[in-house]
Amino acid sequence: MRGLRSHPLAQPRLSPAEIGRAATLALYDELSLTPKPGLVTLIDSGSHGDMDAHTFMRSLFSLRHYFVQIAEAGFGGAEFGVLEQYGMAAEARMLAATGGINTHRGAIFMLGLLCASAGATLRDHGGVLHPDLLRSSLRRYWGDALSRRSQRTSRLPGGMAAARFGLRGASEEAALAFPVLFDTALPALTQALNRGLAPQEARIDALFHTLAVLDDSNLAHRGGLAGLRYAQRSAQGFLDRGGIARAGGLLELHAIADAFVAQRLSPGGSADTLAAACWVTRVCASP
Ligand SMILES: CC(C)(COP(=O)(O)OP(=O)(O)OC[C@H]1O[C@@H](n2cnc3c(N)ncnc32)[C@H](O[C@H]2O[C@H](COP(=O)(O)OP(=O)(O)OP(=O)(O)O)[C@@H](O)[C@H]2O)[C@@H]1O)[C@@H](O)C(=O)NCCC(=O)NCCS
Ligand SMILES: Nc1ncnc2[nH]cnc12
Repeated sequence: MRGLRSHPLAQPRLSPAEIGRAATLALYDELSLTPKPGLVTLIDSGSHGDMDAHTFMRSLFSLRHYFVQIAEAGFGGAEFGVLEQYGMAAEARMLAATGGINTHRGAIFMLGLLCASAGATLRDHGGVLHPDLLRSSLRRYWGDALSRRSQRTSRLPGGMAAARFGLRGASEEAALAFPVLFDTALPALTQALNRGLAPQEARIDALFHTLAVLDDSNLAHRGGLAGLRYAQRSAQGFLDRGGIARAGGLLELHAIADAFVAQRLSPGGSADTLAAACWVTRVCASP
């Protein structure tokens, strides 16, 4: 991809196509991170019996045109209904590519909306993107529709778990213009990079900062409220002891990953939020 870098500054003057392609790369940033607690990596399936890295690569391949398409739709001022149709068609393609396995439903929704707001921001402000502009475009153009959408009853596993336990699920997080992404995951990632951590280490710490605070409905679906709180406490403890970049950090990360697998816990919402933070660092001039 011409001129795009993961850190610290992406080039100015992006196109919707580059915004969309950065989303596919950001999903690979997340997938290729190893080890991760309960999540699929390039070398293991974490807490998942039905998917591995090949499943994710097939899914990524099926989604690459979608992210460009939705960035262009945002650039063209599309109504929310159009974005939703594109999202549902992408979800159908993902399920066809994976044999019915849900690899990226959350990412289709979250990164899709972010690509659309980046497209709208490009149109309104020219070629240089900033996180604050992405959030305000999301609110201005699709905030009302997202709020109405978040009132609907979900029949999906995570959505039902969120309703049962009174959690803020994926839809509500979007209606609030992604507070965990912009107020926690992204600052954690950029601060870690600015401290000189290697990209993989910075992403691990950003994943743990996210895990510590997100109402991840996948964790609640699989482990109940106790599973979610256990995961959040583990993440906060890891960070309190210094995160990944210290003696014994990697060893503790492996132990946490094993404990998640033993309990079948998988923080899919946190993984998507990390991918979204990686995408912001790829497309924004000064995140
Ligand atoms: C609005 C939708 C996102 C539906 O959301 P809803 O809350 O109703 O349903 P969920 O099942 O929870 O799906 C949401 C997915 O979002 C991720 N997620 C979870 N918590 C959060 C959170 N707090 N904030 C943000 N994102 C969150 C998560 O996705 C990831 O995990 C999935 C893998 O999990 P896994 O446990 O393996 O798989 P399951 O099949 O769910 O369960 P098992 O039986 O295997 O245990 C993977 O998808 C990751 O990406 C949640 O799964 C949305 O679906 C929707 O309406 N889509 C259509 C429209 C659209 O996409 N539009 C885009 C433009 S508007
Ligand atoms: N690496 C991963 N493993 C499992 N679920 C995920 N959802 C998003 N990324 C994931």
